[in-house]
Amino acid sequence: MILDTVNSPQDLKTLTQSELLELVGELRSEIIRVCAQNGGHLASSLGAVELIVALHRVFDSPRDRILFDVGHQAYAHKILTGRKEVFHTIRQEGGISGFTKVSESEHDAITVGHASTSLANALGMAIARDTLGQDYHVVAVIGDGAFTGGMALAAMNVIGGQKRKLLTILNDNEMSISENVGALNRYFKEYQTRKWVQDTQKWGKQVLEGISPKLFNLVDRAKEAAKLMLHQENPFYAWGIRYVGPVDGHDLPGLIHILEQIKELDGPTLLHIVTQKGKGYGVAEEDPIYWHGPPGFNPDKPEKVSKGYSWSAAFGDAITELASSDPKIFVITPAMREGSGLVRYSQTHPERYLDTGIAEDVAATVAAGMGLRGLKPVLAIYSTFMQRAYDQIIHDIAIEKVPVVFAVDRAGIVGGDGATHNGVFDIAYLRTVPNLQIAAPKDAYELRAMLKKALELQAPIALRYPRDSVEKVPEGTWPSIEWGRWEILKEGRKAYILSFGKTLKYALEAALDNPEVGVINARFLKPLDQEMLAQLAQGGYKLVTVEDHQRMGGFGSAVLESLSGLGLQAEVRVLGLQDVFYDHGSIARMHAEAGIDAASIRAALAELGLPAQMAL
Ligand SMILES: CC(=O)c1sc(CCOP(=O)(O)OP(=O)(O)O)c(C)[n+]1Cc1cnc(C)nc1N
Ligand SMILES: [Mg+2]
Repeated sequence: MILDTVNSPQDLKTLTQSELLELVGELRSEIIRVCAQNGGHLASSLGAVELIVALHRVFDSPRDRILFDVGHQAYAHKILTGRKEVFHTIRQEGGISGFTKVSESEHDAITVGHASTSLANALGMAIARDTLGQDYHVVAVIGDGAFTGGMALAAMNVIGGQKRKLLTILNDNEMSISENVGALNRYFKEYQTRKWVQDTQKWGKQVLEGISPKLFNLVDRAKEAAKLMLHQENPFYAWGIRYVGPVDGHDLPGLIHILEQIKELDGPTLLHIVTQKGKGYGVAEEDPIYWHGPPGFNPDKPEKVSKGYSWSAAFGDAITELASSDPKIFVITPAMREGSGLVRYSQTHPERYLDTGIAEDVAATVAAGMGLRGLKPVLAIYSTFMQRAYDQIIHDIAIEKVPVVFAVDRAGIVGGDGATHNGVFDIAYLRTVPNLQIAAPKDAYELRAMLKKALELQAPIALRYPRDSVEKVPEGTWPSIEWGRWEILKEGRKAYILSFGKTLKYALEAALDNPEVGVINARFLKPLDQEMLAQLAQGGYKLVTVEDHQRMGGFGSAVLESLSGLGLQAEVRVLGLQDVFYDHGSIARMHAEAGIDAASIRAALAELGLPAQMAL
């Protein structure tokens, strides 16, 4: 195998063209093999193989810095940069990350997982290089989905203004996780599919190739000048960025050739490559949505597996039903239709559905505009990605109490995607915002009750639920709920465990068969159920709070602040995630390590003088 001879990118420099093409096939096989056992970002990584081989052939990592936006398409990069022996551990407990990660390799220029950051980061590196009088290339690879993010578009403006030498490679496969959206996406689709553009490109390349790179440069410059004079509609001209492309992102010799041609050009250049998501693996080419991030599969007989009935599906079913009887409901997703359980909703209510692309900030403020003008916007958004909309939540929604309902998915530790994707800060960053209410349903019944009530209350309200399976609720089931009231699930003689969200299962397990200890579903964090809290404190009960969120600033902090505000004392243990980042791995193990699982709750109770009762 050629791959056996490749232990670093340097080893690519001596391979022949046919060896490089063979290597591409071997990389694809390895990516499929490992994703079959581990799951992972299969389609994205398959689509970027030729690009990554060409980049490591033409540039000199780690001296040259190659940045991957989101970092989920970089499996071939990991294999080629000294991690082929450990690639089979990707996304696993103790294994390598599923994204690029600075601490993992000198070849990983940035630690990522959230989209649209690579261009700003690359510009920062180019400025550092120039300021320090150093000399190396900075190359940012960004997908068309990530390119819809405001950070990317704003960075292009600054890159063009700075005019520093920096190569951006737009990997355009017309897909985000779902089909890509927006005007740029439409422009590229039209531009690429204009037959005459493709034919001219092909003819021009053949003619020039036969002559000399010098002429290529000359013609390239002439083309630039012509486009500038013609005020070419191409948006990159407005940004002051040289645009090259579109070129075939699977034509390895062509990619190597064009990269060699443009690598020394001064100023900022954007190379637009067209690729196919899932390239080289039939099922992934046919359905890049499912195969964007599949769980494990049989590589020889790949079949889709149902991931079970999730909280996301429960939300999607509930909002679809509600929208059928309320024409003011409008659902927005920032590029997470599948992940947020909205496929069915988008099909049944396409006229009241918006995918903003990877633009959480835009999504939040679009929701504000909708709410200000009489709609009932529901923003379906992952906890971790909602971090991108913090100012918009305050500035455009909370101050004026604009009625936006946030369906906050993936709250808590998420597992394989690791630290960049854990939804463990939202309570802390939301609960300090005045006018914003926060609740966490214990099951799909409560989710329905809360969602319906939140839409009736017409206020900014965040409903937080985890990445987990949940019992399906029959259609037409709409339980009622006493807003702001906690629920005693088990009486206790001396102590109560107060759980917010997913940790309720641990609380019930910890209190099992122990008449001293009760369990409360503390499902409302803002407003907190002060009345019940006061009764508990005045009753002298010892309290353990538990949540799948950073301990600092979470639900437990809110309880302590409330007791202080009420002027009441109580012996309290606050259990939550420690002040660290939790990497990819087993959720259960991380919960245990963080001290929020049943055993940890029992240990806290023992500390409070309530040892676990031996089962009678
Ligand atoms: C991994 C992850 O969380 C991905 S990958 C992806 C699609 C990226 O499309 P792109 O065209 O850039 O790449 P492609 O897959 O090769 O087509 C999204 C939306 N997400 C979720 C997401 C949402 N929002 C933000 C801020 N970051 C991320 N990563
Ligand atoms: Mg894409």
